[in-house]
Amino acid sequence: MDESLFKRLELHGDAVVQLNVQYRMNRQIMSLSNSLMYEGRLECGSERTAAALLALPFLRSVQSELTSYAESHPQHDLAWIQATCRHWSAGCKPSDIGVIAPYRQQLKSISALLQSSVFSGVEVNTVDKYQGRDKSVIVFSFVRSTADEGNLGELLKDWRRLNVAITRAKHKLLMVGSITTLRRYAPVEKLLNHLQQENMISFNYKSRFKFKLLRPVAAQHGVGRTCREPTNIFTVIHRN
Ligand SMILES: Nc1ncnc2c1ncn2[C@@H]1O[C@H](COP(=O)(O)OP(=O)(O)OP(=O)(O)O)[C@@H](O)[C@H]1O
Repeated sequence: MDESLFKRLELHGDAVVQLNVQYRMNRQIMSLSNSLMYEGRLECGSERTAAALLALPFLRSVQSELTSYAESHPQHDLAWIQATCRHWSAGCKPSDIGVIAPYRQQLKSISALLQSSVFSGVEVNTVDKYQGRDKSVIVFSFVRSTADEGNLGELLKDWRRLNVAITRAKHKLLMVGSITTLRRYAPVEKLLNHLQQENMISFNYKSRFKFKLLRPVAAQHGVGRTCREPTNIFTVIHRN
């Protein structure tokens, strides 16, 4: 029972056909899966899917808000997630937003932060619970931030699970994590290389108090404005 029927079928090449057409993600989000797993073979089933966008309150307002209270919020991933959900809830139905994390303890902490009625409908769940489902907007917390090289855990070493996590969003995907830790996981490192190459790392903060905006994401729209952003992927990384 450790091996799925599908895994057994994969041993016989002609018993398995790979489906390369998808109708969920827009082009930019699909590119992540293409670079991680599909080697460019995945295609959007229609131009409508490929070009689908969602106008949401601008992420810069999240950045400026966090800069102002970074000192009192040592758990930055949680602060980012809460601030992003609050701003984006104003631009879409909370039920269109999903928060994913690989670890249950993190999910508990996130759920506790999202108790207010403003967030009612935002779904917080594990990668596995999102299998087969999607949301317009996904916030993915990688969680792990550790200096201990011996204690990496298994969840983020799983290529298939990471692929599930990054393929749940239809229109917008925000990923938050520690680059120093994540580089130790082969699948996440491959994803990070793609994000870096394609300039998809939006905020890179090196210390608790300093934010560096690597990509001038629609800067002309200014702080706090609602606009039609050209960017569908935001990656926030920190270095502790
Ligand atoms: N022919 C289609 N036209 C428009 N949208 C479609 C079509 N087929 C599927 N979709 C949409 O694409 C998304 C994914 O579809 P589906 O759940 O069938 O994929 P899946 O293979 O089960 O995906 P996964 O295993 O990655 O969760 C859903 O949001 C679904 O509504």
